[in-house]
Amino acid sequence: MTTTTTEQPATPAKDGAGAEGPVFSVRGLWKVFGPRAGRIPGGEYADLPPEELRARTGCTAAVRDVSFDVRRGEVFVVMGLSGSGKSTLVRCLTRLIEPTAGVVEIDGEDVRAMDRGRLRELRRHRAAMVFQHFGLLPHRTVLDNVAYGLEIQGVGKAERRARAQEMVVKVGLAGLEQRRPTQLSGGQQQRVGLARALAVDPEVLLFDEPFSALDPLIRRDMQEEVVRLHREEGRTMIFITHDLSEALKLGDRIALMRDGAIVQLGTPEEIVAHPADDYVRDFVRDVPREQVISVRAAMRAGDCGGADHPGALAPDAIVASAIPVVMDVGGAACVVADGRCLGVVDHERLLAVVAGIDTSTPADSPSESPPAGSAQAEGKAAV
Ligand SMILES: Nc1ncnc2c1ncn2[C@@H]1O[C@H](COP(=O)(O)OP(=O)(O)OP(=O)(O)O)[C@@H](O)[C@H]1O
Repeated sequence: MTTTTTEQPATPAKDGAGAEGPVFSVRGLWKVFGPRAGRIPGGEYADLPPEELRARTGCTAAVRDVSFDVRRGEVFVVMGLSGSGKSTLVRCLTRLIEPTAGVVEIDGEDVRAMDRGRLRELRRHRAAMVFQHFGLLPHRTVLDNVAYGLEIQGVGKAERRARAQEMVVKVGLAGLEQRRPTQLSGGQQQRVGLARALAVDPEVLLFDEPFSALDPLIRRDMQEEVVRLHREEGRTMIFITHDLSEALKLGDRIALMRDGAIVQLGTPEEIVAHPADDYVRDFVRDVPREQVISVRAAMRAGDCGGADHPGALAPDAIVASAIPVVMDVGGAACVVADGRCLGVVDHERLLAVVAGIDTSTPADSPSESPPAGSAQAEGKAAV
């Protein structure tokens, strides 16, 4: 293991003046595995379906002409079935896998142009990865495992122990500092990995299916932990999962992948309420819509005509929470923001959401969605 002195990243501070614009910006990204991969992007084979591409060239386009931005402070979920390209895409962001073509920028800096030193700094300071198997060091205590990332950064012993201790408390492991990884449950081990990634205070946390090996209850605990940490810190997170309910629960926005391409990118509500094609529609078919779709999307034009605002629903409340309110009011309930009536919802509108009947009006357009990382966006899907 090499020990380096603490590098001073020339990165805009998380909350600093330079912190405008997206964190990651990706344009026309390709990763092709196979012989002479470079001929595929933009070439005569670029549009072939995966099977045919493999048969004719021996190549697999794991990531296929993908473009997106990751906004500052959002939880950006990359979702798709096994083999759709999620891991390859996220590894291309820090060049753990070398892209074949396209542009990847972090804070406006060209990642593909980075030399080895700069790349190392990117992975250590700016975009820390939390893996499914955390690779905890078995002979070290919890505290020393958490401090490990700081140690390879060259942070002094007293400081790294203090910071590690802080992170141990943050992820709910206080009292277990001196245990070894084998003396911890799976969920606790995940927390150690999370604390280790947090300890280096990265600008972005990248999670590669971190919870897929956990049993459902512990998994739910960990998901709630991530939501809590995100709410407290507002740190940008990129989260890979093949689990739709996890994506809906955690994501401010979700990129849904199929065969290396992004078939839809949107908020959970946009994806569930307005699937881009039959593939996405099929994917979200079993989602309880009332747990994802907001009152804002369900309401119709109207005014309660007074200052009482019966029901007084917030526009970002989910439909499930509006049902008892409408029952209680015994008629249309008012949707209110800043003391102003935005519209009304009634039994019919709520039932239409549950039944999957599209009643959208221009007022429900996706541009109305709350900004990522806002308090509203924290009203994430409850599935
Ligand atoms: N080193 C490699 N060489 C050849 N093909 C690869 C390589 N790595 C990945 N692939 C292929 O690229 C495609 C995307 O793989 P990737 O691991 O990114 O998918 P994934 O969505 O993360 O899948 P999973 O959920 O199973 O981890 C798959 O068809 C896979 O077989």
